[in-house]
Amino acid sequence: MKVTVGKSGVHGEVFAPPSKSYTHRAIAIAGLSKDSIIHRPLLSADTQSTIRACEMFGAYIEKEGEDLLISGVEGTPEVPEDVIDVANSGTTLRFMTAISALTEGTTVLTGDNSIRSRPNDPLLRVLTDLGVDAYSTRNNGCAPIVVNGGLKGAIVKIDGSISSQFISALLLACPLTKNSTTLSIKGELKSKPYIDVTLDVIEKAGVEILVEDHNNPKFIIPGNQSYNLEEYTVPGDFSSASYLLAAAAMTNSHVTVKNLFPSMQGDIAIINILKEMGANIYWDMEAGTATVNGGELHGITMDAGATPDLVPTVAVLGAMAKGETIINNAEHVRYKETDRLHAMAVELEKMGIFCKEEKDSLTIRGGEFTGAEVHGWHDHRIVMALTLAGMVAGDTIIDTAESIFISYPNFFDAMRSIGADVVLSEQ
Ligand SMILES: O=C(O)C1=C[C@@H](OP(=O)(O)O)[C@@H](O)[C@H](O)C1
Ligand SMILES: C=C(OP(=O)(O)O)C(=O)O
Repeated sequence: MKVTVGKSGVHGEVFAPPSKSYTHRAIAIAGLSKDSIIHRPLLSADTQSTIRACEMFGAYIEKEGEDLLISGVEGTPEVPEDVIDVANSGTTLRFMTAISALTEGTTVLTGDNSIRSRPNDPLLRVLTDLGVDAYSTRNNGCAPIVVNGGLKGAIVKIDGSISSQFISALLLACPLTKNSTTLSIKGELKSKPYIDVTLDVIEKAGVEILVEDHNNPKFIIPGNQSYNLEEYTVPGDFSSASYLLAAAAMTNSHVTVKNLFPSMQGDIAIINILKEMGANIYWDMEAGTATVNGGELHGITMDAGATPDLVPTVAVLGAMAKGETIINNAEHVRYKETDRLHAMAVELEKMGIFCKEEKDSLTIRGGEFTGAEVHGWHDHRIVMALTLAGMVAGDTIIDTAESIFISYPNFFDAMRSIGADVVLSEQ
């Protein structure tokens, strides 16, 4: 599918979709609980992967209106009768790799070609230290992955520099083992706010994990616990909202985004990033509304260590801003659906924007740029970010536009509802 984007601004109000990260956690934990109801979950391709995986472990999941009713496996997942295919969802792959270690048999997990190129070695190594036979079929740390159950507690260390999802996955599974686990981190912990999201939902499900030294965290995870999520409402997604807010900042127009209440999401940082770049933005935390009224943008330096998913949004903001925008501490952004540092550099240069790509950074020089035919790399965040650039330059065609179904299925409808000139075609 392609989207043609014309020069346009935004005006009016729009709701942020539910958080993908919170939805994954709520479904996975409900799947390990007894009976739960989840209000306002995000139903997207990625979260459908988590639903399917939980059903394969024996949970019963039914949609009722806007809610999900989940009868979980009460801590003992069944051995799946088939391979678990997570499609494009890295979160699902990591979480379900750890949860499969709780079964009495063997689970095979795979995904699409993007998933089968993403790293999992640190998780597989630590699962082995925790008594599980877990390996990559091609011995390269990538899916397909085979997990022979038998998770035991132990004192283990894990590399935190590639993905926080490995740690979140262990935090989800280890409370259900017989004995306790102590998990500490080797190297810098990237994407740390996502671990806070995990701990937030785990706590709401009645499971206790002690965190020593939040700056260099050690997780003390008592065994023999059980999840009881009961009822949970998913908050709005700040990563998805970043496109709505940036659209108004980049086109000097106006938007109010609703359903944006405080939570543990690291991508709440988009509020301060836009403010620092010169956007006129106000976040009413009580009302859960964030309003942008244009602004004169200038370049900033952004440390992407905690907020990798904002990188495509900040890259296109930088294309608009006066001066240079430097995105650093960003090597882990290369291990997403695509290598997003490289993808954004290649596509923005097609629009006439100077970009300098280095190992763990991307520098964007703001200035005039033109519409172009660009590639979306089958990556939802690349497609959504390039849509904003197209709204500034006009005459832009982006391919693989269907990838927005990964995290924001009605993105183009939402953008059109506030005035964006976006037209989809099946070409
Ligand atoms: O735990 C999560 O929900 C996520 C963690 C992040 O990945 P890494 O921890 O691999 O950076 C982020 O990029 C992803 O979109 C969602
Ligand atoms: C990388 C992402 O998600 P996942 O790791 O779950 O594929 C994302 O949503 O940008």
